[in-house]
Amino acid sequence: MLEVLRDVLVTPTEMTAIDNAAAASGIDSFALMRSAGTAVSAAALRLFPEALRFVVLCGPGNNGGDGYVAASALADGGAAVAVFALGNPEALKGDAARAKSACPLTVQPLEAYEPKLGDVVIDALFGAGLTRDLPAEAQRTIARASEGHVPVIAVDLPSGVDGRTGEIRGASFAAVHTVTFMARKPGHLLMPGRVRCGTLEVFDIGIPARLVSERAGDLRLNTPAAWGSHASALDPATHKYRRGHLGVFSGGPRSTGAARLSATAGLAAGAGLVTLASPTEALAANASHLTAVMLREIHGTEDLAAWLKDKRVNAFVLGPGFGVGKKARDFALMLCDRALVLDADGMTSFEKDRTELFERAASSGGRLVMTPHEGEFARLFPEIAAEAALSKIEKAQAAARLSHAVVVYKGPDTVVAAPSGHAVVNDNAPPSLATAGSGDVLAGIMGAHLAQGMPAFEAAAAAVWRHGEAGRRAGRGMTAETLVECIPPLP
Ligand SMILES: NC(=O)C1=CN([C@@H]2O[C@H](COP(=O)(O)OP(=O)(O)OC[C@H]3O[C@@H](n4cnc5c(N)ncnc54)[C@H](OP(=O)(O)O)[C@@H]3O)[C@@H](O)[C@H]2O)[C@@H](O)CC1
Ligand SMILES: Nc1ncnc2c1ncn2[C@@H]1O[C@H](COP(=O)(O)OP(=O)(O)O)[C@@H](O)[C@H]1O
Ligand SMILES: [K+]
Repeated sequence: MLEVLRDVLVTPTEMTAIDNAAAASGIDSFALMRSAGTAVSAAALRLFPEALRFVVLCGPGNNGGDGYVAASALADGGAAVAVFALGNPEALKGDAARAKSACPLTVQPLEAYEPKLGDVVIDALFGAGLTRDLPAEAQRTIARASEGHVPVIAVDLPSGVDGRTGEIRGASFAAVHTVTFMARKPGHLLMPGRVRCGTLEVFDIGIPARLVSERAGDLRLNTPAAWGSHASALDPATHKYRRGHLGVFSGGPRSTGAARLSATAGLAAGAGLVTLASPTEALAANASHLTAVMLREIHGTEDLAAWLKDKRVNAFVLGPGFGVGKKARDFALMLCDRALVLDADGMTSFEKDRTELFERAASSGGRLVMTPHEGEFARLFPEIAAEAALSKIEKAQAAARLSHAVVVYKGPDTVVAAPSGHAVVNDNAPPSLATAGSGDVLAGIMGAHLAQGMPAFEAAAAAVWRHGEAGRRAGRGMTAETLVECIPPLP
């Protein structure tokens, strides 16, 4: 993979534009296909030297063309190879037709394929060109290969995975390895496509990086490259107020734990000071559990207005365990011209009346981050959630545009989107993060970044990444408490 394209994500439409630009610049498109198919054959031999037979399944487009190249290369190398085609191979066009005519092997119809022990399938049925559900014939072949437990290497994408959305179109192969070209596609990262890819190899087939970057949009993988320049090292002359003061709002006496998790995480993630703002009746419960986190009584809007005069308290987390209702709405509206992470109950409180929040976010110049999981997203953005054709990335981008906030659409494949359309997709979060209180920890880390002065998008993306790393360090038996102890330093 080209180093400069390591974090770039390219949609299938952008990839088509890149192919066209490569052809227009004089690059031989058949040479690209040869390079792609040869990379697949090399991966097959590297991963399965013990295979008794390579079975190459070729589709009606250029993905199939890559398959014919791979089949020829494997046969040239002395491997046993069988080729099966979907549709009439004589109807192939362009480079794929050329690849087929250069392939010395007999081509059988797809339905004739019977999996055998020792087979390794090379799936070249559909790649970036998949635009509708797989034909029934392809779905039946997938079922047979899966029943036969045949390992599959996918060309570009496992057939059936939509490269734009990661959704499964009818059925899909579950590959052990996928070889894609030049850059990752959203379907390699978004669920459920991600788990169907197996290990992912991004192979440089020779399109100049400039042609790729110029046509790639504003979509990246979430790595420190996306926000590292905002994560400055500690100045030896710093003091705690310079590291920011985070305020976290506690719920009532029976639901104080969530906010304490956010507060503790905020302190561990680098806020200089953290104050837990507690209603009167929860002060005792909170006081008995806090040490380094400070405690302040904030009962109603008057208390909050008085506290907000202290401009050193420069970021807030509102929502974890707070309770749904008018108090949450009033507090959020008072806070959204500052830096605010609005999580959990904080968002749900605006389910029936979000206009004022979004207008304030647009006009205040504050830094508002909202962190919905799937259920909260559907509550706050029902019309966007209902758009079945949109990918998770496109939904997060639409929600960010509508709300004028940075939207962190959580899950195994968390997407962080800014109102500008800029977005990152996260891939370092282990499934053990699906544990009670894990989202509260994430909100606290985000709050710490905002308190330290990071812009909202970078604060959110960096928090999602650190949360994922913390999850890896904490291991499978983690709880939200042990997760806090494992938050790594900012790189
Ligand atoms: N990027 C690059 O530079 C390079 C890319 N390369 C390779 O090219 C691949 C993309 O090729 P591709 O555009 O021909 O698309 P592909 O996935 O083969 O589909 C074929 C056609 O099938 C059709 N069709 C779609 N869905 C269908 C369905 N459900 N059931 C039935 N038919 C369906 C649809 O045509 P339609 O019927 O809509 O006219 C579609 O166009 C890419 O994945 C990579 O492997 C390499 O060669 C190296 C250079
Ligand atoms: N299967 C998964 N793989 C990786 N991360 C996950 C998975 N499920 C949830 N997460 C992450 O764990 C956190 C859970 O947050 P949330 O749903 O708000 O839970 P809670 O309210 O219990 O804290 C989110 O950051 C989410 O992205
Ligand atoms: K494929």
